[in-house]
Amino acid sequence: MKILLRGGRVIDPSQALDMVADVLVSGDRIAAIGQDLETDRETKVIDVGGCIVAPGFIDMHVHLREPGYEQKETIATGTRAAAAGGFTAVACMPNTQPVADSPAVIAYIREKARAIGVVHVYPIGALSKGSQGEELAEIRDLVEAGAVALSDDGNPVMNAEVMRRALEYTRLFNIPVISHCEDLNLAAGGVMHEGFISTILGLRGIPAAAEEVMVARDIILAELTGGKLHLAHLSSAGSLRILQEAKSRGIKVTAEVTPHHLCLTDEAVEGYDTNTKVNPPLRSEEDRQALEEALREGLVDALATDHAPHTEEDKDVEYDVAPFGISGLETAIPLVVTRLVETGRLSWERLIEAWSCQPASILNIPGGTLKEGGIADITVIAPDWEKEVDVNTFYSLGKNSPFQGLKLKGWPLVTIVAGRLVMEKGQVLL
Ligand SMILES: NC(=O)N[C@@H](CC(=O)O)C(=O)O
Ligand SMILES: [Zn+2]
Repeated sequence: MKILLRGGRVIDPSQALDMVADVLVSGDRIAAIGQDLETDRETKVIDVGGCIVAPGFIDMHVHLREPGYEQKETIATGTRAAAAGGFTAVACMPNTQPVADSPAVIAYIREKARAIGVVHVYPIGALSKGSQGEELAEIRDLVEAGAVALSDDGNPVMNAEVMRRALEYTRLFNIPVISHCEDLNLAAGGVMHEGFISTILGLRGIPAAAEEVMVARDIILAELTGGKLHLAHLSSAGSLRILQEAKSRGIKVTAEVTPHHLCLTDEAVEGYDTNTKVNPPLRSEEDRQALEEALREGLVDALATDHAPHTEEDKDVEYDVAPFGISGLETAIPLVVTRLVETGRLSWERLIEAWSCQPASILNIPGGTLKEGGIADITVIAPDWEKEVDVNTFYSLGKNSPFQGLKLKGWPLVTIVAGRLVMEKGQVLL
């Protein structure tokens, strides 16, 4: 099977490439990039004139929910949502039931993904047993089973000594520890950003400091141990100041930001829509602008959705008791393209670097490049394709999006995974 993507703007930051060209895929590989490439009768030709052709987007922070919460999402539905959203690979968080703290759960996810998934799936192992934050998981076994990183995401690691040992021990395997930075005592059961709006709404607030003190702590521990630290879903300007200082001193730390923290603020909570309830919470406009600038300048390395699907029953309750999370995979790319790229606040090159090259490099997984001879994982985006978000068309079981009805541009047009056409014009083909 051959596929020719004809006449797109090919942008590959890994090779400093930005030109109008054809991309030829043969088998599971990138066969050639060039002008007016020849085709034969078996070649499927897709006209991508006016579109952006990029190395496959990798979402390094996704909750697939399987095993255990199959009513929220499964590996089958979550990987289809990823393909529909323009992603060729996802890394999935271990807060399943059972928690992915054993080689058996990691193996289960990998096997299921291989059998019925439509994008590459890289499991992240739990850092501590049951993600309880007390006792380290069997890290070597998890890595041998295929875990690409360790995290207790969903829960912070409150015990600093446990975090220290995780950062120390993972050095042996050269994998990152992904930290969900939240001091639970400071968060104190809050449900939204602590500020003027939480006071008006009468909702308990989570101060930005709940994140910032843990960012500082983990950076100090990364410096102490020399371990690789990755900070998940940063939400506050204060976290970025600490990150800036750490990077300027050469500490091994990377960070990600989500589309919802870049596109919304705590004002979105005003209608008490539980789809705006997310952890960390949507913060102030000042924080939002700082995140945008940090992404643009590369202080924040990567974009990630933190795709956190929940059922309608889960979310159809009072704001106080609703679970945290936004179903993000199927709106992520057009949100960032519409709000940041089309408005000239983020370059295509930086977008692709942050959502393809950097996740591949941070997790040390294949992808993030269109080099000839490499695996053909490709994302094509149509900058001028405009349509409204409709959660009813989501492949994800999680319809929990605060962006329902929003008109966006820049939808993903084609997703190719290891040479297989898995999505075209929004339709998943497998
Ligand atoms: N982000 C969220 O609001 N929720 C995530 C957990 C997490 O990433 O912290 C979830 O698993 O639902
Ligand atoms: Zn988290």
